[in-house]
Amino acid sequence: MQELTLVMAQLDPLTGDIPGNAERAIEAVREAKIEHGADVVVLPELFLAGYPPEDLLLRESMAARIEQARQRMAEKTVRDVLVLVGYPAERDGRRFNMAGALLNGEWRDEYAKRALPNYRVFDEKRYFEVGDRSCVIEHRGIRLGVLICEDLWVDEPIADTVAAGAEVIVSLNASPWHRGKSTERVELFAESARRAQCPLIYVNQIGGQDELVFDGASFALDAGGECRVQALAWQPGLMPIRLTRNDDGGVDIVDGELMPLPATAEESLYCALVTGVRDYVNKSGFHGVVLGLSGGIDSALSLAIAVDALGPDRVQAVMMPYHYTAEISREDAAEQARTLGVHYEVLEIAPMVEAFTATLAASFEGSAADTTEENLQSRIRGTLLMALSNKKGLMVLTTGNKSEMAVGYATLYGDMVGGYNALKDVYKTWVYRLARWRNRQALEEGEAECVPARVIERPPSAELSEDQLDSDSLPDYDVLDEILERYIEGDQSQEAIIAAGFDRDAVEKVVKLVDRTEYKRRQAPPGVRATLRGFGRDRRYPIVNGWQPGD
Ligand SMILES: Nc1ncnc2c1ncn2[C@@H]1O[C@H](COP(=O)(O)OP(=O)(O)OC[C@H]2O[C@@H]([n+]3cccc(C(=O)O)c3)[C@H](O)[C@@H]2O)[C@@H](O)[C@H]1O
Ligand SMILES: Nc1ncnc2c1ncn2[C@@H]1O[C@H](COP(=O)(O)OP(=O)(O)OP(=O)(O)O)[C@@H](O)[C@H]1O
Ligand SMILES: NC(=O)CC[C@H](N)C(=O)O
Repeated sequence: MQELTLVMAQLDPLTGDIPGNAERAIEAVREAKIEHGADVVVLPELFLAGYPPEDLLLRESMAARIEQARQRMAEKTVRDVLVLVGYPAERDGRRFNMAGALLNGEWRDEYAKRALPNYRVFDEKRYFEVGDRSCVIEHRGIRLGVLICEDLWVDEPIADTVAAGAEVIVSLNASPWHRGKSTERVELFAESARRAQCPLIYVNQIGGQDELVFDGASFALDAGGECRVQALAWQPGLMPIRLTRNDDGGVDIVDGELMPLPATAEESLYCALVTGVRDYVNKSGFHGVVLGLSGGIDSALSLAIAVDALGPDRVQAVMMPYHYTAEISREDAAEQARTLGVHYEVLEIAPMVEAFTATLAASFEGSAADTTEENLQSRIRGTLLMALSNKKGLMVLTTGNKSEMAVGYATLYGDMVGGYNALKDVYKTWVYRLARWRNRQALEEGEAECVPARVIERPPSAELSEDQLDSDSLPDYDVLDEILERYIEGDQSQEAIIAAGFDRDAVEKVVKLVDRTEYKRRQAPPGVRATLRGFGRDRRYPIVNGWQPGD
């Protein structure tokens, strides 16, 4: 009987570490053979370079480094296993997004990706040329059709590959996650499998790369579009699939493990944020992170994410109170730090505010107090955090959420200092949802809530002046977030949002703030992309522009 074991290697490459990624691939194939008796091992798209390698692809030595890595794989990879792995390759002076087939020390075949995504965060046409043929590889009597990621999102490559004799579609992917992506994939590919009447195996990258997070969640669908094997999301690992020839001459996927996927949107998003922070910090080589803990919900949630990503020993929290800091803010910050077991210190900023104020007194004579004085407090806190970062090798975790980043409610060189931001693409209403979800998880595990109820229930305040509340100058967050979502994710015009029933003054104010503060977002630290329109490569507006809002 014709049958084989194919192992999906859902791995996390380090972008640019080509020799390291080759070793990761060699080790994964060895483990797949020993643990699962693999006949075929499939690794993700561009695995040897890591995805996306961006302009590293333009470095002169890239092609030579990839060839050395392929050579190393040919020498060191265990025998009797067909390996499908992605890498960038130059052939006849043209660069392709390639999948190579290695067996018993020889590279047997190559497939160049045909559909190059060039929208949202993708710009593959900047780097690659389009492949011009399908690729079917027969192994142990079963014909595997090789495709790469975007190839699956358009019709032609699948149809061509089946027409060329493929009995099973095997796709190498680097498909970044955003809210709702998993459902989108499953629905699309179930339909593709049914249309092609052929099983479909989908192997995805895992881990964080700058702003992008890859969820993995690799799977195998049968010819009817049913999921027969499902790997975990947000965890690396090897997942075996058994393929056998059936009595009708087709190929079946023998039922394998169906690992559970995150049960709620909150769980998916939280895992994405933890993955993004963990990989950014670890892959950049930091000992850990330091963050300002204000007693407010954004820093409380950021702290919980940091602890889940790195462990409490690698996280330091600093409360930096001033005259406007409420007593309950001090108490709540201390309680969070105690609950999560992180190093905690209190640094009073009054002496520094006084010193700055005294130095500026003559220059400011005759001017009323305004946001200048508020921003000074924020900048002093930022300076202290950066000093701790420099001295201790800890990266500053920035805490501003998407609602604030959208309207520019953050101080340049103040609370915007830092290396990475978990909440950059998380609206304030989602910050609340995540905090409640994380608390429920803690309670289910018999632990204390990591965001105290009082922090969730208090009206949000920047505490930069007397009795200040966020709602003094902004619509309530549920209204603000809906306006922002329509304007940013939905690309709706100001007038369309007003026509949908929102207050004209509120919409005009919000749109004006968003448009006016592009300069801040361009100077903001990177952070996890969690929506279809993160404030990174997904949304590119000119800073200097004369566009008038309206239709
Ligand atoms: N187009 C442009 N291109 C480049 N730079 C530009 C610019 N326009 C202004 N600037 C510069 O930016 C400065 C203004 O920005 P910045 O100094 O940040 O200050 P600004 O935006 O005026 O004030 C900070 C705002 O954030 C709020 N805030 C601060 C801290 C925390 C929170 C919170 O809710 O968590 C809220 C605060 O209430 C206030 O509304 C200008 O003085 C100028 O130097
Ligand atoms: N007293 C403080 N001690 C330490 N850090 C502070 C303090 N005040 C502000 N910060 C830092 O600046 C960030 C912005 O805080 P701010 O209180 O102005 O607004 P926020 O967006 O409501 O954030 P949070 O919900 O965390 O309070 C905080 O998340 C925190 O990292
Ligand atoms: N690497 C790719 O080709 C990714 C594009 C694809 N549409 C995705 O997001 O999954």
